Amino acid sequence: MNLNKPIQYIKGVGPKRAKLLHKLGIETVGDAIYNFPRDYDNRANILSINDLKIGEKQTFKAFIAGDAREYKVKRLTITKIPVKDACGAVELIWYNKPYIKNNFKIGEEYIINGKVSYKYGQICVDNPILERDEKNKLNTGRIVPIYSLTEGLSQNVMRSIMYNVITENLNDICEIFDEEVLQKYKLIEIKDAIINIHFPKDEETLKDSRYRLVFQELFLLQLGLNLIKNKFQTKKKGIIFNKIDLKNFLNQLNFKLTNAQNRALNEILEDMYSNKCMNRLLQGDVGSGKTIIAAAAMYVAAKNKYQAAMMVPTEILAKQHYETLINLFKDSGINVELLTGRLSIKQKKDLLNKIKNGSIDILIGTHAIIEENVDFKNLGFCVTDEQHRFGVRQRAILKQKGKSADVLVMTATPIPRTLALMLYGDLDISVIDELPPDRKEIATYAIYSSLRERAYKFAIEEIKKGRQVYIVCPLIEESDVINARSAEIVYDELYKGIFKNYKVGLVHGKMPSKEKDKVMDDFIIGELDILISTTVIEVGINVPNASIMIIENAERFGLAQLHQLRGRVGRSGYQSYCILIAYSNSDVIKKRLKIMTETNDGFKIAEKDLEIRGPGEFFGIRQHGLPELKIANLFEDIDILKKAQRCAEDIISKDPDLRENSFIREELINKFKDKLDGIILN
Ligand SMILES: Nc1ncnc2c1ncn2[C@@H]1O[C@H](COP(=O)(O)OP(=O)(O)OP(=O)(O)O)[C@@H](O)[C@H]1O
Repeated sequence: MNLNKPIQYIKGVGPKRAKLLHKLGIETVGDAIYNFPRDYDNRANILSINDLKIGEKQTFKAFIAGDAREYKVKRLTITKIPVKDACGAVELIWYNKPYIKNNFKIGEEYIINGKVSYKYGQICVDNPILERDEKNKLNTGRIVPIYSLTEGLSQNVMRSIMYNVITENLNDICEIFDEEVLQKYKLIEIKDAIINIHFPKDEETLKDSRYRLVFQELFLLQLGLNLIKNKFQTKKKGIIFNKIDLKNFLNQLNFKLTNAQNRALNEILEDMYSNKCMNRLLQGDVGSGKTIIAAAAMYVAAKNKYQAAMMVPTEILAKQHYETLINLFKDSGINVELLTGRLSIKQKKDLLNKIKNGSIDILIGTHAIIEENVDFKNLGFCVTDEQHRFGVRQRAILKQKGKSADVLVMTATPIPRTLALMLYGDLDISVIDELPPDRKEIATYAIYSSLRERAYKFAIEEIKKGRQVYIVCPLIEESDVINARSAEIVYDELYKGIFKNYKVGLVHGKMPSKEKDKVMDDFIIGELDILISTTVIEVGINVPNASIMIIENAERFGLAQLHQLRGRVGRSGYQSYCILIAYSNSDVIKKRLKIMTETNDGFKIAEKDLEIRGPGEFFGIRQHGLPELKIANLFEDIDILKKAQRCAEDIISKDPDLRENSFIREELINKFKDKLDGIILN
């Protein structure tokens, strides 16, 4: 296989174009082959001139019927060339391309594509695309691929490069499936799929090619994940916890669980009270009340004399959960501790001893929990909060610290079912699809930066009513400072300026932990009116009295992230507001922010995010340490995923080390490369 050959050496590329291709992420022949078109234009339907419709982009066949004529209108050079077929005539028109006239000879026949118009009593096509009626026509007379481009690279050039790459290297693309699999899953051969995804013969073949490539992509992903899971998973039966009466525990709350919370809790308890080894995903939109459900489950584990651990992505969140739990368990004899990276050596040593000798019942912490030196006496229940921040591997490591520990994974990110199935193929899913009854929709407004002042004044009105305000700024690099407002700059400007009569705090990731804690604590207890921060407050932070979220440079955030940030308000019965301040008013940005103003539904937002950013960029995929998806669509390809899963399971069950499936093995190593820390097949 020679797919690692640098792209520069492909016919028609060379060093200059190679640089442009690098910008598109295409370094090697293999990258180019898997650089699938972003769209297609069907120019296959070849009409006669008689049938052309004015105003539409169409394709027709005609011959050059006369000499080119050239006109000069001010600085514009207009070139016109007449073409004809048996039924009629069309005028082809180019602007400022005087050299074009040398490309064509009278009598030559072409396939022509372009938008048809009617001007000066004549059917015309402006800036048409012409190609000889040859076998290898790439730009018209066929379904034409549309690639992502970069400045300096045209579609036509890109197409011819792609065509050369594919035809020159087709023999190096290897078929990973045997005949039996191909037949069973009705897959076309990989070489056919590659040619036809780029240069489809017809719609049908394009569909088959896409199916084949989506199948392969999801198959490899699933296979990789299965191998990791098998490596970490003990097939043992789970712990059977004794039933615990939760009445008193739940009665101490100043609210009643929603129906959805009750349902989720019952599903979790059912697993815990049975011999099933629980592997459950608890999914619920921001503010839906997942923490209390996890707390109840940990309470059951602790009352059964098992230890429970909860791993969360940030120190701030760890501390918040710790405090919530201390409060919930204050009269229950359950010992809760906090483990983060900030303890002194002595404190840590003490804590590790207590974890080991069992004097700690519930441990909350950041990923410090999965460090090697953390040994539990009898870990029976693990929770990971905000799973999308952790890799598949980290979840597995935590679980391994116990013996057949039950696992609960919590996420606020509305994961499309396909991704959930892929990442948590072995997980059952509970959904909290209902917010507590007192919640009001968060009123969201997107404004241009010139109206900032008004947003701040509005915030002051809310502060006067007793509420609190978040102002979030994007995380920025030094070099970026001119373009985005950093938390520090905004803080400096505001606490001396418009908010000078109010108490303003600043928190960002680079502050010493103690300072960070102090500011957060002050905000939580209402000592501060306004908290200016980076996205350190993004996940999980719960300050019900805060009702205004102002996001600076909102254009810099993904929609899913904006939704998470917005979820920091609207966590009580107060009417809450989110104001998105944009420093650019491009159409794309307007469109994205409009989605935020139109819906509070995390699932809808995730779906839109996927549409806008494409599957590769979609949250989670990279964070999970998975190879990027090039073609599969997480919302639409669920049926193919199921088949690919079946196929992966089949193959692993017969050939766990992929010794007999060496092509699959090689492709898998190639795809996952270092992404999974050499976990597979080592
Ligand atoms: N049934 C309920 N009725 C009223 N309030 C509730 C209910 N359940 C939870 N809450 C409160 O709602 C707030 C949000 O709950 P919690 O922090 O558990 O949300 P979450 O699902 O973890 O959200 P996020 O993903 O944003 O962290 C908390 O103040 C919690 O006490």
